[in-house]
Amino acid sequence: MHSQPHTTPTSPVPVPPEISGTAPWAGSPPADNQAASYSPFVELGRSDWARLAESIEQPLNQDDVDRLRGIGDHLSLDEVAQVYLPLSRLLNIYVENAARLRAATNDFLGESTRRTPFIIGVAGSVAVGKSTTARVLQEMLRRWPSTPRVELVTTDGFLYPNAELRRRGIMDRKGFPEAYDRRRLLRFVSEVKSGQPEVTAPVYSHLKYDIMPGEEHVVRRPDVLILEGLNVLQPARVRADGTAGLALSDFFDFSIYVDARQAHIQQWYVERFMRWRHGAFADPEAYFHQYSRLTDEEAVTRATDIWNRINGPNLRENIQPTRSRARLVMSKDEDHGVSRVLLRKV
Ligand SMILES: Nc1ncnc2c1ncn2[C@@H]1O[C@H](COP(=O)(O)OP(=O)(O)O)[C@@H](O)[C@H]1O
Ligand SMILES: CC(C)(COP(=O)(O)O)[C@@H](O)C(=O)NCCC(=O)O
Repeated sequence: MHSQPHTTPTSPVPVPPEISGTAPWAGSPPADNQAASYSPFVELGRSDWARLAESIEQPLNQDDVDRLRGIGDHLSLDEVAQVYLPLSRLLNIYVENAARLRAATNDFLGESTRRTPFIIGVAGSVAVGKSTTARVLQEMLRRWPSTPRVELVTTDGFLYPNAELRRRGIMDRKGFPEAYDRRRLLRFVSEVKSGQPEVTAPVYSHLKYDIMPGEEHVVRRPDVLILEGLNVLQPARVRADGTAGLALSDFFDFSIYVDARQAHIQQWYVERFMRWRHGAFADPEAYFHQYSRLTDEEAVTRATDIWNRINGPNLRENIQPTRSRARLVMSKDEDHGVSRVLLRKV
């Protein structure tokens, strides 16, 4: 299982100079020479990573990829084959080994507990591509014989409803840790992990910009649960008596942080906002319907303002500091292509 120490996000694992030179690791210089020579991550450049795919049969065709695309996505078959296919194989290795370890432990203890869902957390900024990554992985993992049932849940369903956010005076903090019903989220994940037959998650609508009353996502003991959200790698909260509670990642079997330079993510956020203006926002029922009438220039200003006030600060203050807790970090370039992968060795 996930054996990362639950240190505070201000004490990241030491990262050597060879991977601290680019933006993702800037700001966390090694503390001393000994730390400088050690990294818990093995780093693979794109071509080395892609080479791992050579012996694996590609389970998706271009039609499958087209179905997976979000509005205006440029996800290519090459990207799927070279990046996501090896990732799905790696996950498959972890799934099968977790099952073996569980069976051996049961034998040792003389117990006969059944297999429980393998949980994968997918973290990263708003607009970095978490849901695209999670959807591709869901489709790919479904095609491995050991994991036909893969559920995908996003943590936005655990945001407090707008009425509650207003009551707390945090309507402009959507996505910040305090905007989530953390206890409910922890309960959800622990119930799934413990193999409960039916666990429900609330549902968030981007169109309504709110939780949908009466709607729920029912999870019935899947082989794999992918939990995607900004804050899935947040450390446990420290209680008043100094002890730490549980973190979501205590229930994860694997975690992925989708990473990119802030300037690129901001650009993707603004571009997605511009597309939504003619898509989701054009619906008269949409919370942001008034945005569909903005000129291009006004829309860029509006999206940039939301980024600068909410999503940018949340990335810097809460999300990015959790990156070093991930089992695997995918670094994306300006065109969304993954240029390197960091995999935790320990
Ligand atoms: N691999 C990819 N290739 C091309 N475009 C992508 C890729 N991943 C994400 N995008 C685009 O980037 C934007 C943000 O992606 P999305 O998955 O919605 O992010 P998040 O779930 O992190 O908010 C979307 O417009 C999406 O179409
Ligand atoms: C709903 C979100 C908080 C994302 O939540 P997540 O699924 O990662 O838990 C985010 O997309 C959002 O709406 N942020 C608020 C600022 C904005 O409108 O972009």
